[in-house]
Amino acid sequence: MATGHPNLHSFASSDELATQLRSYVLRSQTSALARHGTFRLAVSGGSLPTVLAKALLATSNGSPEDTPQFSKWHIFFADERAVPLDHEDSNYRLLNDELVSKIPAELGTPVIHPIDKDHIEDDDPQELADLYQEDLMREFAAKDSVKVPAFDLILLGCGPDGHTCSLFPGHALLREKDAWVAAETNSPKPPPKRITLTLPVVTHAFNIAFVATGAGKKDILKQIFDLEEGSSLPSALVNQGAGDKWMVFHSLAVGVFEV
Ligand SMILES: O=C1O[C@H](COP(=O)(O)O)[C@@H](O)[C@H](O)[C@H]1O
Repeated sequence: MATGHPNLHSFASSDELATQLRSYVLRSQTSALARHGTFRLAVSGGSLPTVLAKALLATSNGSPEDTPQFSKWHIFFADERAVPLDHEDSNYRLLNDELVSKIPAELGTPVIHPIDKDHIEDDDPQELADLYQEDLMREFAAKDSVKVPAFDLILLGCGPDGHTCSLFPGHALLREKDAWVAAETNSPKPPPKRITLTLPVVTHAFNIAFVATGAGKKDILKQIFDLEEGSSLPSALVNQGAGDKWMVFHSLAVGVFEV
């Protein structure tokens, strides 16, 4: 492990990770609300929603800085699988089950931006990607007339092969320069059909964090920090493109969390 790297925060347990992740997300929220009155973030699936829920559903100290103001949040998906929203592979369902459905009413309700449920069955997920890009354009370009959307925060996972979002090692999508959202039709990890934010969008966010829980992520994180060995890995490409604004939260242990 590349210890001592300023962007790497390593914790002995997922409880400690969740505490620090909460501070980081809420600092992002405070800056975003000061910038434009809303907090626009993109979240991943996989192991992320569980640890994010642990972080955000913890008891607040009562100050505005330590309170998620969910009614001002717009939550997008860093990637999504081309399956119905209630399917067990759906990142939307995962986030809903782990976090959104458990948010206490007094904290407000976030606006969630799922993929278009009427186009789930399309053979080619490109239609889904196009529709999701249009959703992003309504939220970002219409208000800020931007060429690339700037999420306030993107929370990423990192697979054991170094993939992040649905950007897989060696796939042509890694070279995408124009689209904000792209379709993956042949994911090596099931299900094969997905949509994903592209690298230019991921690296353009104000804040970017990888959240990796469990000792099983240690080897791939080592590769990602070792530029020579890992430079073509999608997660390493995010780090190279994002300068100093990315960080990694890694816990060696996966804790048990009960609400
Ligand atoms: O397939 C996916 O995998 C990655 C990594 O998942 P993890 O379980 O290793 O954390 C995830 O970030 C992505 O959103 C998901 O679609």
